Amino acid sequence: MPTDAPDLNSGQTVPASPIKLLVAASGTGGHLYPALAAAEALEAQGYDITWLGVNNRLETSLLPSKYPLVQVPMEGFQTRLGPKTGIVLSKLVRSIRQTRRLLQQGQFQGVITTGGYIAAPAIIAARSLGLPSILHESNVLPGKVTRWFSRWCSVVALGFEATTQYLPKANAVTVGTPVRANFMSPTPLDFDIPDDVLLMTVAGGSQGAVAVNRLARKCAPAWLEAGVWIVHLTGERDDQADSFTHPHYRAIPFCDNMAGLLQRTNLAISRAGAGTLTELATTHTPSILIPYPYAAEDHQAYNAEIFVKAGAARMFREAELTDELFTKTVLDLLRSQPQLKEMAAQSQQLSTADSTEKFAQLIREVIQSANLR
Ligand SMILES: CC(=O)N[C@H]1[C@@H](OP(=O)(O)OP(=O)(O)OC[C@H]2O[C@@H](n3ccc(=O)[nH]c3=O)[C@H](O)[C@@H]2O)O[C@H](CO)[C@@H](O)[C@@H]1O
Repeated sequence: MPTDAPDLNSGQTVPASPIKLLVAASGTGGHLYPALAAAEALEAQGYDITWLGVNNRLETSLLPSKYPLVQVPMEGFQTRLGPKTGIVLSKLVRSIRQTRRLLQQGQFQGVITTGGYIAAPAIIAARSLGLPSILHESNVLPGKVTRWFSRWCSVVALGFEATTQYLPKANAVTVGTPVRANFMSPTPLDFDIPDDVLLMTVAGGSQGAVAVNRLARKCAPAWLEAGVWIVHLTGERDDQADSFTHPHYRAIPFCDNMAGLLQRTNLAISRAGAGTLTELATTHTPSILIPYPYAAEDHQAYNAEIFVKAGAARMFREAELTDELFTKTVLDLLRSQPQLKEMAAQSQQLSTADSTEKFAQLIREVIQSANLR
């Protein structure tokens, strides 16, 4: 927290200028929402936040205008050398230079990032200037950038304790993954759905999941026939999103009120991104998880396994999931209230209370101790 300082001319106490932090988060809801939750908590405590992102990515539409957005030309890393390697490296070098200049000229006091490729220039630039950097990793299996650069960070905050085994050399602390503030209190649902019906939500992460959408639409008639209502978050890229209609079925490309929706949901069908899983735990929602088969290093399956082991979720690999099996699994679960209740209780066990405040507190401590040096 910025402390008040005596004004040397008047002798009166005046507020010190706010501490400036650069938040580097880009591309997907899974990276942006935890960073936003933390940024809002820090802003409420007097910190001044600037965002580091990339042109044409989700941050350009999702970020509140109160945070200035500085864009660098980063692109995803390839594991193997290929025709694009030179371009990617030159973009990395340009991004590091631009971030360094920004940090210096703006007199920033630290960098916060939720991983992904935008984390690389942010961490490298901060390190080259001797500034603290705080990295949050929400996945069980950390991404490449986290594995490569976490040693250079002042501290690595983890969503799941299990991640420590993959980062033996990092200064890691488990804080849970920050969730948006409206998840913390009952949030009304903005659809007209009767209180006494079972509600299922189908979600494919921040971009939707076309394969899950197709499967869900095939099975939906049987589920609806059984009296279930369905909210289907299709994402923006599904060209058949309007191909199925029913009075108790809502298809929407993107939901702005996930807190209200998941709090009301009796069973979620979902990909296994860390953001959604954290929210399912926060809202104590049982789930059937279908990890994205092409996610880097199959990391969604590692996320899902934690929920399956705890008894909070069932997992199916996309390739093995037929519409008959899916229809039946969902109906069996919805008909077994004790089983749903038990899964909800186990889901709750996986949530970390006050994760946003824990992460914000860690950031404050790191920034304060760097300022004392
Ligand atoms: C395809 C892929 O590699 N996805 C990764 C991406 O997250 P991705 O964004 O795909 O998925 P996540 O489940 O982590 O996050 C989705 C976020 O978007 C929000 N949402 C979603 C739909 C909607 O209609 N409205 C809405 O607000 C969800 O509430 C959640 O907060 O980064 C995550 C964190 O590193 C990873 O775990 C995911 O594996």
